[in-house]
Amino acid sequence: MNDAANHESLPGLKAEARNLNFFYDKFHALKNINMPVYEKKVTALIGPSGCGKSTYLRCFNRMHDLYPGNRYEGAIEFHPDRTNLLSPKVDPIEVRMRISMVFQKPNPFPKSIFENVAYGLRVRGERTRSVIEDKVEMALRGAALWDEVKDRLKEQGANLSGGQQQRLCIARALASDPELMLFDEPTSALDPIATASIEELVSELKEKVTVLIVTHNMQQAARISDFTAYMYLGEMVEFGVTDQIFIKPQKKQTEDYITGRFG
Ligand SMILES: Nc1ncnc2c1ncn2[C@@H]1O[C@H](COP(=O)(O)OP(=O)(O)OP(=O)(O)O)[C@@H](O)[C@H]1O
Repeated sequence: MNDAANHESLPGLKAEARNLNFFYDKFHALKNINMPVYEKKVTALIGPSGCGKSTYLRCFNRMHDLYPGNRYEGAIEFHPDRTNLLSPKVDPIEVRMRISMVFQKPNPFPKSIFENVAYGLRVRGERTRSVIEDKVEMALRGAALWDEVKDRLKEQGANLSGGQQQRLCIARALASDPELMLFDEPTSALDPIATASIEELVSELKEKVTVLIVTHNMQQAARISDFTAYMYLGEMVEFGVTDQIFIKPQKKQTEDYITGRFG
């Protein structure tokens, strides 16, 4: 961790990986990762293809549980209650109520725009129409999509453009008031204009929520994140304040990657 990351003015912790290891059966994909995730900040995960960024991100919402043979060791402590997200005693469904995820390719449900956003609320048992309507509007506003869709809420989500679909997925993720939002390369399937609007949105989201984002794009990490982690071959090589990682990395490996000499 670099000096700035040890600075006393650091924000509060939202989560912390502690000696985290992850195995796809016999393949040791994450090696002893220790990393803080600061509250209401954007943290970017960068590194060459195959270094383990998505694998790490997916530990936070226990997505690996879906496949037998996958195994976690260590902990991801989630604050303020210090729940170990990886404990077998913790229900992954409960985890996913607090931590939502937006994927690389927009994946709206085959439902109306309204129902896409209302879905999580209904699953949680919300039945009051006016509450659902208010929350759907708030989430669509939060995802900077309301003005574009307010007169077409009954249309299928799939009718929207790629960038709008991704904002719909962000609204869906926001509707259930998550504490942490995970983004796995959310702009890689989008054009530059849609990318810019998602980047702006992610930067605004941190007023309400903590964000952890995987990106291939170093400029994107530099533009939108407060903290950056550089990973290589399943290890956390360096973590620190984004400006420092990009301007004055502590490790040569990080510098070689940032400057394009490697990767
Ligand atoms: N389901 C799986 N079973 C076995 N190995 C896997 C599986 N998924 C990923 N891996 C391996 O784990 C390592 C990390 O993969 P991961 O997808 O996390 O990397 P990444 O940094 O997100 O890469 P990219 O930037 O290309 O998406 C790679 O060696 C990959 O081949």
